[in-house]
Amino acid sequence: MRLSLKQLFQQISAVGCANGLAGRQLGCESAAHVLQNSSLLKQCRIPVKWEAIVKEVNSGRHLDAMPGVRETMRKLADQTRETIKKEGEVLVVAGDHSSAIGTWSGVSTAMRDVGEIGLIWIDAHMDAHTPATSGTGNIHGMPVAHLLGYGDSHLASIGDNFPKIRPENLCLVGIRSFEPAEQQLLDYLGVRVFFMEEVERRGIAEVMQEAHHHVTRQTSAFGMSIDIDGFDVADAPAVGTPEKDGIRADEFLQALLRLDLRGLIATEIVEFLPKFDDAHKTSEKLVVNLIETIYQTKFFQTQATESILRRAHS
Ligand SMILES: NC(=[NH2+])NCCC[C@H](N)C(=O)O
Repeated sequence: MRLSLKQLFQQISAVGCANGLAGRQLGCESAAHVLQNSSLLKQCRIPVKWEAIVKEVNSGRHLDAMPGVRETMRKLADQTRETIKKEGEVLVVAGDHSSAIGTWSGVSTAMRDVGEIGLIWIDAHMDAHTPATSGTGNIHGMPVAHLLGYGDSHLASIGDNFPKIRPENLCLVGIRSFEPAEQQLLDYLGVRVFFMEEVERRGIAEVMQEAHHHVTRQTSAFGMSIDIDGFDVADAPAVGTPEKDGIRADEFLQALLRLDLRGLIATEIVEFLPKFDDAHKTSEKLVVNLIETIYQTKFFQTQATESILRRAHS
């Protein structure tokens, strides 16, 4: 049997972002470096090739972080766009969730000529504030609004002036903490939100199938933005804004095995705050498990599809 180069050197290209100033607690800026040096990640069955680690620009905290966040997100968008153009896919390991503005601006503008992208947003929070509605001023609570084209005009126009995600191509999963203004915006735009109550009632596997259908039905590729505070605190203790009764990690990992990941163009994993991890490195293990499960599944599905097609045409 002949293997293509891509099959022999199966690996995932990663971009790190060492950002944390837009979060409630400092510390997740070290997540990308911790993962880069993680012996658990080095043992991962899918080798991770680090393309770059974006450093954050510091202009202060809360709303004073804005000028710095704009700069950092422009750099992150450039890196993710370049990696998509070169490798066709990217894994982003970032700190606080303001990273999503950079990540998905990069992915979306890389794909501008091809088509719209869909996004599954795994999170305890809606992250749909604008600077005008946020009570805390923490920009990690605002990426969804900016990707939809609202809020700070600089953040909303990174890469180009179009919204990076259309409301009909976005799904939020695991939500259990939000303020009224966030819900009003998402309701108004018709964004599909799977609250934690629905996840509990239907099971995460069924919810993920529906979310997948929703974000792929009219797009050319889809991504996943995974905030590890979406998971239960028992499975992801190392986060800055924990909310109880989250998604069970083992059920989520099982659900991933049954999703069609062939169209997955990018994954972003955020809000891991290493200094809060326990002695067993429970949260770090979760991040590694997510990477391994997602990319083993994706590569298996892609290869199997290729060999079926090759046989059919030989
Ligand atoms: N990415 C996060 N952890 N977001 C939490 C946001 C919490 C709260 N809604 C706020 O705006 O401050």
